[in-house]
Formats: sequence, C-alpha cells, structure tokens
Amino acid sequence: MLSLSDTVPSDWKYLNEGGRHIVFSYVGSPHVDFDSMVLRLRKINPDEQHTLASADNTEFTRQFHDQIISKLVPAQYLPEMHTVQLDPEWLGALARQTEPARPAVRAAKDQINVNAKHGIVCADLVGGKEWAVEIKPKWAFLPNPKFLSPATFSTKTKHCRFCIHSAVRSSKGKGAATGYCPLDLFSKEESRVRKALYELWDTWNNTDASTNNLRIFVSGTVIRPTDVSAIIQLQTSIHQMIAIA
Ligand SMILES: O=P(O)(O)O[C@@H]1[C@@H](OP(=O)(O)O)[C@H](OP(=O)(O)O)[C@H](O)[C@H](OP(=O)(O)O)[C@H]1OP(=O)(O)O
Ligand SMILES: Nc1ncnc2c1ncn2[C@@H]1O[C@H](COP(=O)(O)OP(=O)(O)OP(=O)(O)O)[C@@H](O)[C@H]1O
Repeated sequence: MLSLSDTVPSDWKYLNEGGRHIVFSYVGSPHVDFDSMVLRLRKINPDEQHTLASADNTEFTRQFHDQIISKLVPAQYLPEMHTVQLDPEWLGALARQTEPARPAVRAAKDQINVNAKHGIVCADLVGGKEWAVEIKPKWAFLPNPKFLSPATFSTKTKHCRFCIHSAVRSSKGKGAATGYCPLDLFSKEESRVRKALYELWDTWNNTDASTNNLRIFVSGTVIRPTDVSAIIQLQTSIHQMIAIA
C-alpha cells in the first residue's frame, strides 16, 4: 500500500471539496507515485465523530470503483486509483494548513477526518495543460411509488428529486439548473439528451458558473463564462482538437 510519508503536507495543494470529501493536488518535487495525482480524503462533521461508517469508507470507494464503475466504464477511461495509508499527525498538519483555503460555508460544517486510516490517491482529472469538463448529473430515477406518502405522491411521481430541489432553490432566489433534468440526460433519447446538455450549458452561462452541475477547467483552473481570456484559450484548444480529429 502507498504511504504519504515521503511527502510533506505542503506538497499537497487544496483543489476542491464536496459534501463528503476534500481533494488535494500533488505539487511537490517529482515523485513516481504522486505526479499528476490527487489525494481524496473523507471529511467528518462534529455529529459524526464516533460513527464507524463515516470514519473510513475507502474500502467501499475502492469496491464501488472496481466492481460497479468498472462494469459501466471501459477500463481505458477509468482513472488510476490507489489506497494510501494515513498518519494522524501528518493529517493534522494538512488540516491546519488547508483551513484558510476552504470556503467558509464548508469549513463551518466539517473538517478533515484526522483519524482516518486510509485515503485515495487518484489520477488528477482536471490538471494538466488541456481542458476538462466535470458534470454532476444527479439522481436519474423516480422513487418507487410504494414508499411515497399521499402528501407527496402526485409531485414525486411526476418530478424527479433534482427538479424538485431546483424548483425550491430557484423559488428562494438561488441559482439552479431549472431546465435540466437527469431523467433527460439518461433517457437514451437523442432529443432529450441534447436538451439536458444544452440546459447544463445555458445554466453555466446564465449563472456565471455558480451552480455545481457543470464545471469547465482550463489548465487545471475552473473558468467562468465572463472570463474572456480563458474562453479564448478553451476555443483554441477545441479548434485544435477538431483539426487533429
Ligand atoms: O441532496 P441533494 O440531491 O441536493 O445532494 C446533496 C449534494 O447537493 P447538490 O444538490 O449536489 O449540491 C451535496 O453536494 P454539495 O455539498 O452541494 O457539494 C452532497 O453531495 C450531499 O451528499 P452528502 O449528504 O454530503 O453525502 C448530497 O446529498 P445526497 O443526495 O447524497 O443525500
Ligand atoms: N480525481 C480528481 N481529479 C481532479 N479533481 C477531482 C478529482 N476527484 C474530485 N475532484 C474535485 O473535487 C471535488 C469534490 O470531490 P468529490 O466529488 O469526490 O467530493 P464529494 O464530497 O464526494 O462530492 P459530493 O458533494 O457530490 O458528495 C469534485 O467536484 C472535483 O471538482
């Protein structure tokens, strides 16, 4: 199993985080195991301090990748992934160094789980000189009507979870991909798939990339539609790619 002991916490730069995990990219001196890789660590919130399930889900992540995702995505497109051993002191130093870089809304909710025994080292999918697209497609199914209450039956059999959440967000004046529906994206019907992709793009454009369903990176940095130089760089890369194809 890989160990981080021949790297120091400052070799790992805060990249991004979600509701459960925090991700760092390797910026240390050249290293055969860590160049172009990210470190993905579990976070913990104060209510979860003592629950086993939240303490270490690395094995689950590996099994999900190896046994489920590998059946859906051809091997050549799967990112390289390794389990890595962690040390509480090393993690504590990483956590202290990282706190100022984290969005306040995240830092108020949770922190790196310094007692986690394992993390994941994975190929950096957005770094490098090229461009990358990240989508968060969300749940692509309607709930089983058997488990719905009479109060929600009518709404939840017609509208998916994502659409309901988007409508609520929008009604509160928050940015939301209200035209995008995961059921369209996974419908296998060309017109619906096309609609879903255009809606993701339009929301990215109209909300100045403030929603998390579509993110575009150029040279490892997330870009916004108002970022003219990055857009020109993106257009150039796409034209070059089309010319080569
Ligand atoms: O509840 P949803 O559908 O909005 O999804 C939550 C996500 O919100 P999103 O709408 O994608 O911004 C949410 O993502 P963010 O914190 O918004 O990045 C988490 O992924 C959350 O998972 P968990 O409860 O932290 O394990 C997600 O919760 P679960 O869907 O896993 O319950
Ligand atoms: N291999 C990777 N290469 C580059 N960036 C990554 C990689 N893995 C994750 N990230 C970045 O870190 C962010 C958070 O990672 P991830 O989605 O694993 O967190 P999460 O907490 O499980 O997410 P969620 O909020 O959906 O629960 C991603 O949105 C992505 O921008």
